[in-house]
Amino acid sequence: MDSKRIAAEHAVTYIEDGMVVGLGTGSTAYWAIQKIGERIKGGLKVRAVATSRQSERLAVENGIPLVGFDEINGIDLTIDGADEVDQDLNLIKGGGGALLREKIVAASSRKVIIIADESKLVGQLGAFPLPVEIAVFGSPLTLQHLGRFGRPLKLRAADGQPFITDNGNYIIDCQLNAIPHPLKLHDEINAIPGVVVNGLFVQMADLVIIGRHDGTINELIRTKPGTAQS
Ligand SMILES: O=C(CO)[C@H](O)[C@H](O)COP(=O)(O)O
Repeated sequence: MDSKRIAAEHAVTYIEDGMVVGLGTGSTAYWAIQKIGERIKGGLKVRAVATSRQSERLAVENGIPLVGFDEINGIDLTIDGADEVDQDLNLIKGGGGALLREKIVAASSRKVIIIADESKLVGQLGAFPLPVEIAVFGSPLTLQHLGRFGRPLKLRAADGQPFITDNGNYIIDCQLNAIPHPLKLHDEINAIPGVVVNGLFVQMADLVIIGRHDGTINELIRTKPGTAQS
């Protein structure tokens, strides 16, 4: 079985009746959404908040009832993917362009489970270009500010046009190569006027489930700030 799918299906075993579940975005979260749909057909009762229009559509296709933030008092468990995961369970996210909603949902969740295949585990974050969501207004200036942190910077495009997020913004992919201090960088980038959100998720994951090609999984648990154990 696909290693992303193995991680995703294992994560879904953490879902219990009555929970409000955050649905991630991407090819790994896809498998979690399929599995949740399967469990709902088997009688599981949950409600969900989606992190993108894409996941919203998938939820509807799979019979998963969706709710808005005005109808709930927080999210019990979110299952989402990542582009990179370091030893401290800090993440780069946003490869699929859903980072703003993903961060809002993760921050509202009592437990965040990240699902990934083994290729996403890294010693240090930064090989994957860091997605930064910026307002369209003033974007050339915001880009100049971002250039301080590393280059090249790329305005994300789709079908020859700038990619527009579900929130009407641009994404800049910043090739930083090495991010030795994720929290410091996170705060510095967020301080630039025009930046809406950046793809560093620092100390937000409680559990990372890694699916491996040999069919096994590893669980990495964040025990206290800055440490993970398996
Ligand atoms: O952050 C994300 C979307 O914004 C995804 O979770 C991340 O890009 C991983 O995607 P995939 O599971 O397809 O590898």
